[in-house]
Amino acid sequence: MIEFPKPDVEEMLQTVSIIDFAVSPDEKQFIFCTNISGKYNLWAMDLPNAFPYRLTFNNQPCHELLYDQEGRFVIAGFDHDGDENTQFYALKPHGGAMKKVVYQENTRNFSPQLSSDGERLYYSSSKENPSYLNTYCLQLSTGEETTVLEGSGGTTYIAEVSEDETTTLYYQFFSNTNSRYYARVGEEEILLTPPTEKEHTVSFAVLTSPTEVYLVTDYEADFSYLAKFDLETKTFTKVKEIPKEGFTTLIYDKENRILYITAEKGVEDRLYAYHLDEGLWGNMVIPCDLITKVAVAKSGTVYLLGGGSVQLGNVYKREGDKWVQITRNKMAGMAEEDFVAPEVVTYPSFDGLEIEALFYKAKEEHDKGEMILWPHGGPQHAERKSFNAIFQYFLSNGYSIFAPNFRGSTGYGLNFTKMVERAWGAGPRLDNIAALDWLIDQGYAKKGEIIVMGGSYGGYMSLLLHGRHADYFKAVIDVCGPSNLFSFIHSVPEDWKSAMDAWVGHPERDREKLIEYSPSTYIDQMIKPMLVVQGANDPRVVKAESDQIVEALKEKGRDITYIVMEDEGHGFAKKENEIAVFRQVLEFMEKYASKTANVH
Ligand SMILES: CSCC[C@H](NC=O)C(=O)N[C@@H](C)C(=O)N[C@@H](CO)C(=O)O
Repeated sequence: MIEFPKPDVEEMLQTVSIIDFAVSPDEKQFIFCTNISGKYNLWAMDLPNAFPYRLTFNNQPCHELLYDQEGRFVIAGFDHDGDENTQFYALKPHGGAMKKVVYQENTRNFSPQLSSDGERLYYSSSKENPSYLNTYCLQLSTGEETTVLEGSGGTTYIAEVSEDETTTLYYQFFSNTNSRYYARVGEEEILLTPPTEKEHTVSFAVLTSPTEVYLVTDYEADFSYLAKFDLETKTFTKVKEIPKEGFTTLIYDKENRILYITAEKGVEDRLYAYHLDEGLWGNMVIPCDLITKVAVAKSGTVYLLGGGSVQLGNVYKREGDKWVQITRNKMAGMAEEDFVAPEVVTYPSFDGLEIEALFYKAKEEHDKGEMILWPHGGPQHAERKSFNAIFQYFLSNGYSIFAPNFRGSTGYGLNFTKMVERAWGAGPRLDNIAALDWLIDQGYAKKGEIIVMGGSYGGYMSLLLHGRHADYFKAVIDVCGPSNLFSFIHSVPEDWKSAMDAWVGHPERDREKLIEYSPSTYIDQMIKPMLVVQGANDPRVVKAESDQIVEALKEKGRDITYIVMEDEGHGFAKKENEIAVFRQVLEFMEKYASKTANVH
C-alpha cells in the first residue's frame, strides 16, 4: 500500500467557512455564504445535496440574508471590503444581476424585515440619524419610503413586524450590557420588561401571537432566561431558566408552535425546544460545539449551521430525531485527529476569581515549547470552541496557545461581563497576567519567552501587556487593536458613540483611568519586537490607532513591522490576505523562536 505524507501545515490555512444560510420556503433551495472560492460570495444548492452554484460575484461576505415568503427573491446585505456600510440588494434565487434596494454611500443599514406579502422592506439606517438610527418602510415596487421609528436616547433597531404590520418589535441599545425591547401596537409603545433603573439586557424577542411575545432577558438575573410578555394584560412572566447558562436567540416555528432556544454554557452552545401549548421543554442534542444559526422552514423543519474546535462549520437538517448534514465542508486529506482540540481549564486570578480558558497544546511531534497567549477580542465576547484555522496552523508549527476568558467575557453571566466596563486595562489585564503565572508555575512556559498575540480588544491587550509587563514576552503581535483609548472613543462609528461612556469611559470624568489603560502611555516600556496588522477600511478600530503606535515606536528605533491590508476591515474576509498575513506572522515568530528544548 502506498504511504502518503502527512498533510502539509500550509494546508491548515486553506480551510473555508460558511457564515450564513437561508432555506427557501418550499425547501427546494438553500443559499449560503461561503469563501469556498477564496472570497465570500453567495452560493446555492438545489436540495437535497446537489452541486453548488454561485449566485454573487461581488466577493463580499453577506451580512443579512432572507427569502421573500413566497421564495420569489432574496434580500442580502453587503458592505465593501470591510467598511461595514452595509447596503441591501435583491436578487433572484437562481442568480443574475443584483438590484440595489437600499443603497446610499457611507450609510450603515441594519435588520431588514420583509412584509409577509414581500411588498415592503423595513430596515434601520444611519442615513438621517447617524447616532441613534431611524427605521424606514420601503415600498419595493415604487421606492416610496416612510419613516416608522425615530431612534433617540439609544441606538434603535427594528426587530420584527407582525403579519398584519400593526405590531412592531424594536430595541434600544445603550451598551452591550444594557438594552430594552419595546412593542409598538398601533400608537402604543409597550416596554417588554418591568421598569427598573437596574441595567440589564433584552437580547431577543419574538411575536408568537398578536398578543404574546417571548423574550430573552437577564432582567433581575445574572444569566439570561426565557420570559413571556402579554401585550393585552401587560404582564411579564419568567418562563424558563437554566443555572449557569445564558439563553441567546429564539427561533419560532409557527406551524407547530415550538420555540427553539439557543444557549451558551461557557465555551459551548446548547439548543432547546419549547412547545408553547403543552409547556413541554426538551434538550436537543446538537452535532457541533457551537451554533452559528438556526432557521425553521415554513414546514417546521429545523436547519442548523454549526461547528466546533476540530470541526468545520456545516449546515444540518433535522430529520426525525437525527441531524442530516447537508453541506460537505471538510478539509480534504485531514481528519479531526489531525487538529488539536483545546482542553478547558480554570485558574485562579489575582483576587481569587476563577477564570476559564481554552488551552491548545501542540502535539508532541510538533511541540517546540513555544507558548502564545491569545487574549480574545470584544472584549465582551469569549474564546469558545470554534474552528480556528490560524490556531491549527500555529499548533502544527509547534506553538501552544492559551486563550483565557478574562473578566468581561460573555458566557459567565452579566456581572462577569460587566467587569471590563470602564476598566479596560484593570482586572482583565491582571487576569491575563495570572494566566501567564499559572502557565509558568505549571512548567508550560518560561517568563520572557512568551509570545502575546490578539485581534481587536485582544490587540489592545497585547499592546497593553507589552507596555506594562514586557518582561514576560519575547515578541508581540497586534491585529487592529486600539492603542489610545481617547482617540479610540472619538473614532468609532457614530452609532457606537453613545455607548462609549458605559463601555470604555468618559474622556473627562475618567481621564486618569483612560491614561492608565491606554497602551500609548507605555511606549517607553515597549521594547520587544512587534508586528502590527491593520485593515485600511476598519471602521471600529480605525487605521490611525495602529499608525500612531507604529509611528511612536519607529521614532524610538524599535523593531517593528507594520502590515496594512488595503481591502480589509476589522479582520480578514479574503483568504489570500489571511494566508499572506499569517505566513508573515509565523515567519516573525520563528525569528524569535527559543530554539530550546521543551520546558515541560
Ligand atoms: C459600544 S457599541 C457596540 C459594541 C459592539 N457591540 C456588539 O457587537 C461590540 O462589542 N463590538 C465588538 C465586537 C468590537 O468590535 N470590539 C472591538 C472594539 O473594542 C474590538 O477591538 O474588540
